[in-house]
Amino acid sequence: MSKIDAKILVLDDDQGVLYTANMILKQHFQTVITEKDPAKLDFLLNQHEYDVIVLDMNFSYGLTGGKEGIKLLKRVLEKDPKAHVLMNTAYGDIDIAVEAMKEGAVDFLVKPWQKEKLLATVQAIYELSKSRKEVEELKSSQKILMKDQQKEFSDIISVSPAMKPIFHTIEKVAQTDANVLILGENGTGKELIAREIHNQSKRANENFIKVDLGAISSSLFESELFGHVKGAFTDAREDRPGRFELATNGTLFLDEIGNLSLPLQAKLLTALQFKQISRVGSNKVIPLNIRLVCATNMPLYEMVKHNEFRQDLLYRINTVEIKLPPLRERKEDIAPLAKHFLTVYAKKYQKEKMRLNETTLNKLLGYSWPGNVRELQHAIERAVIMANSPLLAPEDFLLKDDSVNTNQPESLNIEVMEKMAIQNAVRKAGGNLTQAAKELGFGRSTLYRKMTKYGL
Ligand SMILES: Nc1ncnc2c1ncn2[C@@H]1O[C@H](COP(=O)(O)OP(=O)(O)OP(=O)(O)O)[C@@H](O)[C@H]1O
Repeated sequence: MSKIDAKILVLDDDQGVLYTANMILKQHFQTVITEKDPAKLDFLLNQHEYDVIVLDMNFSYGLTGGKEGIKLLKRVLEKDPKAHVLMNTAYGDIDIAVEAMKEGAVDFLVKPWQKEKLLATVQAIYELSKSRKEVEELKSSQKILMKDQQKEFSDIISVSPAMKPIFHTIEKVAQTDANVLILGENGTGKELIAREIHNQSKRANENFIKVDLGAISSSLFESELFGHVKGAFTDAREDRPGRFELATNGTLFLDEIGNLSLPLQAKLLTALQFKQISRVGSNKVIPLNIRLVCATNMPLYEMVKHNEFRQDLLYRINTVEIKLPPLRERKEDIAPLAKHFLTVYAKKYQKEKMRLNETTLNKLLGYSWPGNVRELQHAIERAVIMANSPLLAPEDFLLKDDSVNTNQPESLNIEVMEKMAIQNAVRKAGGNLTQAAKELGFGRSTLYRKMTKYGL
């Protein structure tokens, strides 16, 4: 029978115990190290990583109560928090064994044990340690895979002077734990910037958790964000951590924060103020260690004036503010972005090297890109798929009516006309949305909703 490739350490002051344990375990495991002197623990831990450590509770002669074993257990876990320790006690003192388990021991055995019992317990702990290691490996490879998957679009392309101050801010703020608020129209790259802040921070190896607040219903808000315990409500069939907990030590990205209703804003504020949460159905307090990044395309300051967004919440999330300019205000970025997406999609769709001719580029430069970088990205992807030649022509780009620059709508489509009316009214009101809404005969929230719908 081949032996299991594992290292077992047995630490006990009883020579007889060491002898028996060695005899039994050696038949099944490749390396068994036995030691009588607890003072050698540090030396032994520095020498190898063990799959299982069998540790005596009481070393000094005549001393019972297990305090010494607990001290050694703590030392082991200090050096290797993932160590799998089996406590060994001759006195059957359940209380101290329970204390050892609370401290992090995996199991305990009462001496004198039967050979089979020792072997079965060590084997079970070895299996546990092996599967935990596999899970850890899977987790880290999944992280790498996810990073790789995101890499396709993780490069921030920009040459525009309008973006320079933003990159300076990212560099500075990434080193801190300050809350960041990113403002900008749809598709300007708010999420990309949030990820960049995370990637440049000391939290980069931890989770980046995104929550789309616009997509969470109010009934699910607390359970999604704070988690729940089994039985907290009908569908809560098991304990589940919320997004706040998943983001522990990492970054929590709250997208579309401007869409949060006032009652939910209050709940979010409480969690941020006290830096702690409780899962729904539990009183246990969970402290928060997260970096918060929020984003929205809504005019939060205007909304505060009209009591649609809480001022105290705004002040809590906007320690540092980043305002992303729309693509039409950084036209220098259009060509490099277009070329970047062209390379990405030509590779994805296995087309040969694709290019844009000058006329095509001029068409792209002349368009106002109301959907910003996302619209440009989709336009290029569509063109790559549809094009018959590697040299993309203007006809390969079917851009939406560019109504910003025209006063008369050519289209009689009601949505095109409405979008244009909104753009004109906002321009006429100098960006004052209350005035624009009045002019249009809408309520303010209707105006916000429609602006979001049209990507304005
Ligand atoms: N500077 C950039 N360089 C490369 N890709 C970019 C850049 N800016 C945005 N993108 C790409 O454009 C798309 C939209 O970006 P992102 O999702 O970050 O925008 P957003 O502002 O968060 O949008 P929304 O407001 O709709 O949530 C993404 O695929 C992103 O990778």
